[in-house]
Amino acid sequence: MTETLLETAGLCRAFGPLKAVDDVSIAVKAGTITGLIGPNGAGKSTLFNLLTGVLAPDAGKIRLKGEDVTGLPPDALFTRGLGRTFQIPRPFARMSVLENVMMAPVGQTGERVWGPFVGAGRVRAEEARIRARALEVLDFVTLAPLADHPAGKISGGQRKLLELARVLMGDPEVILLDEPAAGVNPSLTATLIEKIEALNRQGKTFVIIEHDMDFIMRHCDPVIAMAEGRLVFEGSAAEAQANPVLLEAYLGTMVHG
Ligand SMILES: Nc1ncnc2c1ncn2[C@@H]1O[C@H](COP(=O)(O)OP(=O)(O)OP(=O)(O)O)[C@@H](O)[C@H]1O
Repeated sequence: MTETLLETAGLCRAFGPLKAVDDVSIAVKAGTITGLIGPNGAGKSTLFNLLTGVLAPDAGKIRLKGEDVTGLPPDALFTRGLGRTFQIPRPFARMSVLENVMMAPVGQTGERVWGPFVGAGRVRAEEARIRARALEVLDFVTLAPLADHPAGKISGGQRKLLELARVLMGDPEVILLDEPAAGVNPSLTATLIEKIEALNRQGKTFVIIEHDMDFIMRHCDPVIAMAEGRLVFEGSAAEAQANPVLLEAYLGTMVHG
């Protein structure tokens, strides 16, 4: 039986009277690329914010690798192997692509780099190690030729690849991606998908919010659907495609609306 890597039980989060996430229980299996769909305002981003510790739930539990991690802050979850891509913060725009990757927090495999009593030689050795790893990751995401470019000057699609590179520095087991294909040209989307699938074959698990149904149906399995804060479907991509209620009520509105 496949191991459940990330799961929620009865997760709830309200904003005033609005139940943004309402009694959501999901189980993300290790090794999957799980797609999370639903119309605007369904609660997908709120669920991501709960899973990554950005928001605290009002009720319910979150377990990562079987451990209760409910209420832990993002850095503690990151250290335990949960990564999420974030937009590059503005002050980083003038730094080079390589520096942006080198500045990324290291996760579970990273040792404490700058201890209080490390000698200069040790610091240089650590910096060289981080630089080498950053170059390796940049090469993987096809951004090595842009290593010395200012991060603020690269295209939107290249920025998505840079965000992926930054999260990979932490070597997380599960990676949450929020609309990776949005606003990205088809050729860079293809590169991004190729990299996600290569990482998945290496054993990494993904949860992806995406409005592009073609992307979801071709690259995600299983599929989870939310509407008005609630979980309304959980099944294989084939089942999602064959589910008339889902197609009509949710996929239809997203494809045409
Ligand atoms: N910080 C907040 N304060 C108040 N309401 C919020 C907050 N964050 C989200 N909401 C509300 O919660 C509901 C769910 O929003 P959420 O962003 O999670 O949906 P979503 O499925 O990610 O939508 P989209 O696809 O448009 O990003 C929406 O009605 C939204 O307006």
